[in-house]
Amino acid sequence: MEHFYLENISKYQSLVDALDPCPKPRISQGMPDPNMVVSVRIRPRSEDEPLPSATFPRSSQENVVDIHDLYNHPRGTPILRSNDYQVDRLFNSNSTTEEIYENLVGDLVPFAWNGGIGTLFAYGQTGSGKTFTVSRLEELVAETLMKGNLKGERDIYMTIIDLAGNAAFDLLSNRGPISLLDDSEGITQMVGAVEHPVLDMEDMRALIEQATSFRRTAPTLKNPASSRSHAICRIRIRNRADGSDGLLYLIDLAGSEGARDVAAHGADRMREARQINISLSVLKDCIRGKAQAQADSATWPKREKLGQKLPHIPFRQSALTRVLKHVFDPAGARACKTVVIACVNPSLADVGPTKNTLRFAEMLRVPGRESATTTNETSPDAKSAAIQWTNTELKEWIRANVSFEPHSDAHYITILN
Ligand SMILES: Nc1ncnc2c1ncn2[C@@H]1O[C@H](COP(=O)(O)OP(=O)(O)OP(=O)(O)O)[C@@H](O)[C@H]1O
Repeated sequence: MEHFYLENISKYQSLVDALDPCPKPRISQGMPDPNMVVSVRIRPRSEDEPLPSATFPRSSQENVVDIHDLYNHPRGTPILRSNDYQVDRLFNSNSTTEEIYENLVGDLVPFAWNGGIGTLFAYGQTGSGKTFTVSRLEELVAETLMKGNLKGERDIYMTIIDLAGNAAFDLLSNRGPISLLDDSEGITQMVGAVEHPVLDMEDMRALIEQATSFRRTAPTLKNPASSRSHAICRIRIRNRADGSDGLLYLIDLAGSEGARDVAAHGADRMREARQINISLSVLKDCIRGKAQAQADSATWPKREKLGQKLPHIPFRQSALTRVLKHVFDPAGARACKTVVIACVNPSLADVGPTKNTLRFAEMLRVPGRESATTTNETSPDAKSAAIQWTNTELKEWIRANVSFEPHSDAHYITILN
């Protein structure tokens, strides 16, 4: 395929240049949920990449990205096939990790400091910039925590583990094995993982560096230093005044590779890739389920009276989501904020995986209502804005988001109004 793209670079450029610079705008799907933000980061194209960029942030509409692929038409000249994707925040190839921290991730720190659970996931194809992004974000989080500008006395503890399939390892104890066991309350404990107290910036930096050096890596076609496991950095922030704690998770997910990339590496790598893809699929269902549950939260008292159950979120189906039970459990009472950064490589050579990543990012979004009031960005005590849907709005939402037609007014009024 790469050969076909290389042969047709000038054809591709002329087709892209002839495109309408202001295509038909995407219909807004309403205000994003401030507690669940899905973003995309487009990394710069590397200098040795021979193919042009196929990933274009749309200048006429915020947070929309166009992907133009060249299709090898069997009975004619190559044609352009275009797709567009919308997310809550888009960071282009000039954006720095500092900007991403300022605009997207920084809020998670005071939120966890005040007792909430803040989670960041970096998702994307291998070589798309996940580790590049998360490792700098970890340093910026550490600087904020250690600068002393946040109010109150806290003790800070750090654990960094690595999940490969169902096996887990402590990256701060020479990659010693740890067991994931459920306690009597059904909470998955990381037995054997050491929680390190952190006193200053130097402590934190040393722990992050130690973990990076122990991360299990094996080369893939796309990235010679590819990480084949999910790295979970957990920072527990204990309030000295009342003993309560907040949690911050920074998660560098294993690279999602296409079958074409792993085929060259044999059966073990194929099995490993399959396991990674399954855990990413369960994660998608959990993030989406959680976002849906948050969007529906205002209607729960009424639903419970009608004898309805909390939505099912399949967090037990993978080791990654079991460890993150309190992020995903619909019965969990703790306030959560989640940020996803979908990382993409803009090159035409990677256009297939890039489309998969952007499709994945879009699937995580559960749009809210246009006029929904945002919650207090930093306080976990803030209650979600009460989302009161009219029946017409609800039917419009169903039409735009699911494949079947809403049937009767009465049905929706009973459940959601
Ligand atoms: N925003 C960026 N600016 C400059 N270089 C970048 C950027 N993002 C990624 N890179 C470079 O691209 C290469 C691959 O990045 P990285 O290792 O972070 O990918 P990854 O998605 O974590 O891959 P894997 O899943 O295989 O671990 C690295 O050499 C990294 O320095």
